[in-house]
Amino acid sequence: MSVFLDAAWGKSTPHAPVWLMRQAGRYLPEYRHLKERYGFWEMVRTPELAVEVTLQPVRRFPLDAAILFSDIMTPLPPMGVDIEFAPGPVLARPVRTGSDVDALRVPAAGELVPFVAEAVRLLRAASPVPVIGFAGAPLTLATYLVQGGGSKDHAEFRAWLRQDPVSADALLDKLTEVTIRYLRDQIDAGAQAVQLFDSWAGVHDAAGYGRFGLPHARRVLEALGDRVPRIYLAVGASHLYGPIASLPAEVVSVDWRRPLHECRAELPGMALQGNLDPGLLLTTPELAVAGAHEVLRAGLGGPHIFNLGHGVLPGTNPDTVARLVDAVHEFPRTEGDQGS
Ligand SMILES: Cc1c2[nH]c(c1CCC(=O)O)Cc1[nH]c(c(CCC(=O)O)c1C)Cc1[nH]c(c(CCC(=O)O)c1C)Cc1[nH]c(c(C)c1CCC(=O)O)C2
Repeated sequence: MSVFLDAAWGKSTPHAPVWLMRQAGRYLPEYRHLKERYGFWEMVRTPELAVEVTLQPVRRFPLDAAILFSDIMTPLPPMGVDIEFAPGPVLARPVRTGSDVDALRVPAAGELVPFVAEAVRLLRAASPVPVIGFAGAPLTLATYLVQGGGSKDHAEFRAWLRQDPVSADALLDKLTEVTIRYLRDQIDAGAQAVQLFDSWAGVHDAAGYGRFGLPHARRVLEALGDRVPRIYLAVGASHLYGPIASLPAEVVSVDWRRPLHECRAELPGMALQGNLDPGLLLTTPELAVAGAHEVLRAGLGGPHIFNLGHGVLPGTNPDTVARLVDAVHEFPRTEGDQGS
């Protein structure tokens, strides 16, 4: 068995398993080297390249899980949306009107992104550790589709939801269906856990999240069943832990803004993933390790998967990541500490 899967299923483990969001990417010289030859979409759409990039951090560090190299935007071009990366996603034509929503296609499961299923199959054969599949949650995907790209707090998107709730519901319904198909494809191909990234859930108040986010995240997670552990991530969303605690997910991934023992009290019965501030990885290995020890101590008292509170930043030194991963593995979790 694997410490990662054990912790994700809520079992106690001798040490916290560790993987890092954005563990593959620009902070690794071997990624930048490949990126000189291939575009981002090209790497995502070529299974052999996606597998290679996925395994780069796994070869370098003794990580406990591999997350498929892809993007939350991957299932959107087959819906008819034109997306480029600069380096964040930019849409040539944002979705704004009812007829923009009507024009979006909902491709059948096998036709959606066959290259992703193929990458997962190859990865399962090649990876020494469990493979995590992932998708964007409908509300977060809609944020990019309507806003057209990144933004500080997506005020235009929040306005659009309130001004045109009929189109919003239609858009979220289509995205929910596509997300279910996309994740099922990955599980069928061998993904051993899935993470639903609701990265922008936190910009909404409880009413907005309850109306436009929660029901769709619930439908996606419910449709998957408990074949593999389901991880739900929301950033800047501790005001939403009440509703999030009601989701059918085995694990919640929390950001760095609050200590894990406080989060645990508000997310009863769920394993926690997180939550070192990714900014600490830009300091010294000593400060990063001290921060990790604090996180690990706060994580005792229940199942814990060590991760960052959000993705690895491009300026991170890989040597600091190496020290961090070792420090997590060396930190013992004794039986009585784990609450289960
Ligand atoms: C919001 C979001 C996106 N993509 C993703 C999210 C959810 C996670 C989060 O909240 O950050 C998810 C994602 N994107 C990527 C992965 C790969 C797996 C991994 O975590 O290692 C994963 C899980 C690769 C990527 N996705 C992207 C890159 C950088 C592309 C490059 O310049 O090489 C990578 C490695 C591009 C991308 N894609 C997206 C953004 C905002 C950006 C640019 C900003 C950045 O680089 O951090 C959308």
